[in-house]
Amino acid sequence: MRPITLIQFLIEERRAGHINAELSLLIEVVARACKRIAVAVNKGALGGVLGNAGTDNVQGEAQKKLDVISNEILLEANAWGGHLAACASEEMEDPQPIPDMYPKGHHLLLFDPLDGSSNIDVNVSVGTIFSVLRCPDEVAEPKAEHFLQPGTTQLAAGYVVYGPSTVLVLTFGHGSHEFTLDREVGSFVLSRRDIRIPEQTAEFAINMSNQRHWQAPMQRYIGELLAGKDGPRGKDFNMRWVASMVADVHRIMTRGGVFYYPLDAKILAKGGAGKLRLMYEANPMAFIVEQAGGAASTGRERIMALQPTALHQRVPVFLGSKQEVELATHYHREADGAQG
Ligand SMILES: O=P(O)(O)OC[C@H]1O[C@](O)(COP(=O)(O)O)[C@@H](O)[C@@H]1O
Ligand SMILES: [Mg+2]
Ligand SMILES: [Mg+2]
Repeated sequence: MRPITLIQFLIEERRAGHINAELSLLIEVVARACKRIAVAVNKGALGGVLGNAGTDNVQGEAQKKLDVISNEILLEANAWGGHLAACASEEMEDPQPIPDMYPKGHHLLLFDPLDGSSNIDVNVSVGTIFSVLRCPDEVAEPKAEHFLQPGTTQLAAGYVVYGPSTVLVLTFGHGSHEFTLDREVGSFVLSRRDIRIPEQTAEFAINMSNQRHWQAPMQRYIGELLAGKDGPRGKDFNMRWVASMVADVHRIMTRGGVFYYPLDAKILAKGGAGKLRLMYEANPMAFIVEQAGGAASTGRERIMALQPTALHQRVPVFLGSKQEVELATHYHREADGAQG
């Protein structure tokens, strides 16, 4: 069978009525930008792209050179196509409008230009995460408030992993599909259509160094997994933590599993509500995972049902194999009920 390129796939999706021409162009532009990011990431020490940029982003985190480079590549690529009304990024406090000299489109694009930045300098997989919303028709100059739409309204979401191979996973709400970059041809090629995450798993991902800070239901849930065959679950669980959400989610999209970044006492003490960002990490990943038959929750509510209140809002994230997410969520709700 002849390989199906991303462009051919987008034509199919247009014919099926899942997307319009403008959204198709948007995805092509983002995919092209991610190919450029892949090239920059691959240069490593030889390209002078490793290390800190010497600046902080809006969230007070030290920016890596590649955070800044990836952000610029995405902004530049998306400025002129006529498919966007504005962009928002982890690396910028406010949304960036499309410059007046360029035609404007009807979409809002949010991205985490480089996810897993702490892994760049040690040559471990990093990635890009993105989410696409519709710009309200009456809005000529989109501001942060116009991006504050629940995840259920996303028109598209995707991530790219810059790993041993460069892989794009994409959804328009009709399944989640994987494309692998063929470097010789320069195209993303469909490698898995309609990915399914098994409902059960014996593998979980969590940063165990935060264990002492977790709330009681998380202690109970992970305690039961760690007890393995001898505990109430009656089976052994394996643990993995890459510390790049894209890589951890991609493992789940490939062989199942579950990912947790819960709320904990350390986060609460700093006045926070979670570690991961709702608009450009949690929502797009939740859309992709749900479209693959998985579940995504904050531990209390479905992530995509949340009404966002701020562009850089943080939330707890539980996502992956449905039965595990549901059990962990059940423990949290039960504990909340017992308290209330
Ligand atoms: O270092 P920790 O606390 O384990 O957190 C790791 C998490 O933080 C993140 O790196 C946040 O993403 P950024 O690198 O885009 O800030 C996730 O990718 C990852 O899951
Ligand atoms: Mg990130
Ligand atoms: Mg990032």
